[in-house]
Amino acid sequence: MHVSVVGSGYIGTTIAAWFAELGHTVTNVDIDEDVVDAINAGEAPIHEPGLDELIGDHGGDTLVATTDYADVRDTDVTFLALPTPSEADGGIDLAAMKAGAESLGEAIAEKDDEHLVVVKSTVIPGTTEDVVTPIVEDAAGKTAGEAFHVAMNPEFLREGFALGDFRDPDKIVYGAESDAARDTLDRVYDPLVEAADGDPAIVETGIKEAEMIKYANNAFLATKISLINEIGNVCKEYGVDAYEVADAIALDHRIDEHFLRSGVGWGGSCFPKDMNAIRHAARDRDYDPVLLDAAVAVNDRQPERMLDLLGDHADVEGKRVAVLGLAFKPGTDDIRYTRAIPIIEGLQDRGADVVGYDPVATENMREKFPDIEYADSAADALADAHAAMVVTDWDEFAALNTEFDAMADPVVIDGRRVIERRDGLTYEGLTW
Ligand SMILES: NC(=O)c1ccc[n+]([C@@H]2O[C@H](COP(=O)([O-])OP(=O)(O)OC[C@H]3O[C@@H](n4cnc5c(N)ncnc54)[C@H](O)[C@@H]3O)[C@@H](O)[C@H]2O)c1
Ligand SMILES: O=c1ccn([C@@H]2O[C@H](COP(=O)(O)OP(=O)(O)O[C@H]3O[C@H](CO)[C@@H](O)[C@H](O)[C@H]3O)[C@@H](O)[C@H]2O)c(=O)[nH]1
Repeated sequence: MHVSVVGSGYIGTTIAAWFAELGHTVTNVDIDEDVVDAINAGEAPIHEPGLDELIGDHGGDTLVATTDYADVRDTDVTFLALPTPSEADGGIDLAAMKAGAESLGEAIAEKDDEHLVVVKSTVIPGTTEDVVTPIVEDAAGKTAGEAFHVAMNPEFLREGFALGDFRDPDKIVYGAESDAARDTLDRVYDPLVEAADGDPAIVETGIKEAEMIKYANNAFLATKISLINEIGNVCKEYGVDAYEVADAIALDHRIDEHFLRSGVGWGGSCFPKDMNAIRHAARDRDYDPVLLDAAVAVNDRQPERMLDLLGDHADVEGKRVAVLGLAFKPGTDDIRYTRAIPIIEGLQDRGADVVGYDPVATENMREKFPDIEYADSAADALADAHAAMVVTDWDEFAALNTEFDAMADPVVIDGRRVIERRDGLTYEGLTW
């Protein structure tokens, strides 16, 4: 099958590479020429474990990137994997979706065969049918349900585990109103269902339901983390180890072990923006989402609690403080809404000289904070530091040992439970 993917970011590149690996011919459209050149040269434009190999195998061959939307005409189906970032009021900014829908419509205006337009991006219920479809119709001069079909197919992969998550999903959601759309999605996903280790459920549902399933999924997970963070904060006040508590409650199959790691909270390109969007959408219909608001409030407070713990042990004004971990989670160079941002800002407010270290996210963070120091290794960041704030649970931090001996004051505030308590270290865990 010939598949096109519009947008070559974290999602678009991953799914384009996987579709090629599954045997489809893939056209990947992006407006960024550097991204297009990288893919055609066989290089991944983002850091994602295993993606370099996959793009290396298919980039410039059965996976071809282009800035020219006209190339989608040769394809049977187009996945729109465009950004839907937060606006200032929390609603989603649909500028890229609208621009992409228009360019796609103009391209398929000159196509004779039927086409399937699939919204892959995370969008508020109603967006696919009320915003994207009319734009494609106008630009194509064609009617949805006749010359082209529409579907919504949300994506649930996690950054850092993107390739494994995409190949072996718990579920694949087809939001569609026509058999033609569902049949085309089947032809796209059949090779994946065959290759998957597990037995992914195919959820056939309406378009609005598919849009909402994505938000419900993320809202549930983000709220689950905020709940364990709230419990963890109470645990800390009573000298109780929140991780022992979490391990025990996880044995109840109704709770389960996943997303129960308390600490400095959730960041990333999805949970913060999706929580903002769904709360904004609720308010738009005069519903007050009190629990979702509370989950965000707990999350916003965790970095401040970490800075307060630091304040219990050190006055950092004019002192060097190491921030270990800049990415929002291990395995990615993505710094969108990383907890490292409020931690660095809080340290700067307290007059500290911040030195940041991350195995892969330094260059992205340098654009956000050009004036702080960046170290080439955790050891270099720790040398002569008066305190260290552990923000990301990279494995390499767990292996740190004698490196702490070079600190001016061995104060470690751990936001992710990666460092072992040990003699000689003034160690504080955020919730343990
Ligand atoms: N990042 C994730 O792990 C993840 C997971 C599930 C769902 N999603 C959703 O997928 C969508 C995309 O997210 P992302 O993280 O991949 O975004 P991203 O910002 O990483 O990438 C978006 C890409 O689109 C390109 N682009 C922008 N406007 C364009 C246009 N008009 N035409 C062609 N290309 C254009 C940009 O150059 C960029 O390469 C969002 O709705 C997001 O919520 C993301
Ligand atoms: O027990 C946990 C698990 C995660 N986190 C934090 O939560 C954030 C998000 O982590 P994760 O969900 O692993 O990464 P994402 O790549 O943001 O993936 C989420 O967001 C994606 C985009 O919508 C969805 O596709 C995924 O299903 C959903 O897990 C990170 O800051 C983690 O550090 C915790 O604090 N404790």
